[in-house]
Amino acid sequence: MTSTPHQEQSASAVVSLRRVSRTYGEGTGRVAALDEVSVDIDRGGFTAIMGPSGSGKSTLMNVAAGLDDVTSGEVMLAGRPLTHLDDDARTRLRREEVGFVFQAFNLVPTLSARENILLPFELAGRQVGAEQQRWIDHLVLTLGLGERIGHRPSELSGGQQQRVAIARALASRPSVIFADEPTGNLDSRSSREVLTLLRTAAREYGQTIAMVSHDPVAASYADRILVLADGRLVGDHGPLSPQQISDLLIGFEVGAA
Ligand SMILES: Nc1ncnc2c1ncn2[C@@H]1O[C@H](COP(=O)(O)OP(=O)(O)OP(=O)(O)O)[C@@H](O)[C@H]1O
Repeated sequence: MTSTPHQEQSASAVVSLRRVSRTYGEGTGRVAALDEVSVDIDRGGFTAIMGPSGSGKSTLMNVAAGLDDVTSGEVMLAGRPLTHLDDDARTRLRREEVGFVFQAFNLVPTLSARENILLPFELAGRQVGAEQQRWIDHLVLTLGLGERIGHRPSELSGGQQQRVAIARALASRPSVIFADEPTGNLDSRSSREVLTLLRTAAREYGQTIAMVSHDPVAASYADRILVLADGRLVGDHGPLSPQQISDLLIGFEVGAA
């Protein structure tokens, strides 16, 4: 793991940013959402991306996933130079290598839980093989969705909907899952369940997860905590308690106010 500019990409990196900047606007309205950020996200890690509002967390996630262009610098995703691919190639790479979990769950309301989980395969025009089906059955069981699998999102609780979204993200075993405030809409019990699931996915299945969060409790489930302030990477820590994370953030929150 490294956050040092100029260093070579580590062999186990799934996502690598090298001196990535992303600016919006022109002249006096110019905002550097990301300012020369270099970081590797290694295989099998559960990384929390934290920082005050406007510090660049969503921008980091969007450029790392190829949803947004960089202004300068390089992004490697699953060994491919994202910054050099055209839109079609980038979309394909994203479909093959990236899973997403959002605060708003983003499930298709007219589809059942099962159909939502299988949707990425359908969109990518991929068949679900026997081994994949066993994996999906295992996920559905482990995530406690067995009895709810034929239900539509509106018939599920928030926590159950987020578990469907996590099953959908895990189903194709993507190189990396980006989770954007995945517990933002959940009560504390459902949040704990979802965060435990994400941690288990990293520890037991070797699933790489990068999670944007404001919440020190959520970030305490991660094994690495990156801190952004004003578009720069200002902290790179191992696992910390919620209190330690709050203490860490206080200086930056005050600075950003
Ligand atoms: N499309 C855009 N056009 C102009 N400015 C933008 C755009 N997207 C982001 N910004 C600016 O870039 C900076 C970083 O935004 P970003 O959304 O990445 O921050 P964030 O840390 O995710 O914030 P939050 O925690 O509030 O979601 C902010 O100053 C924001 O106003």
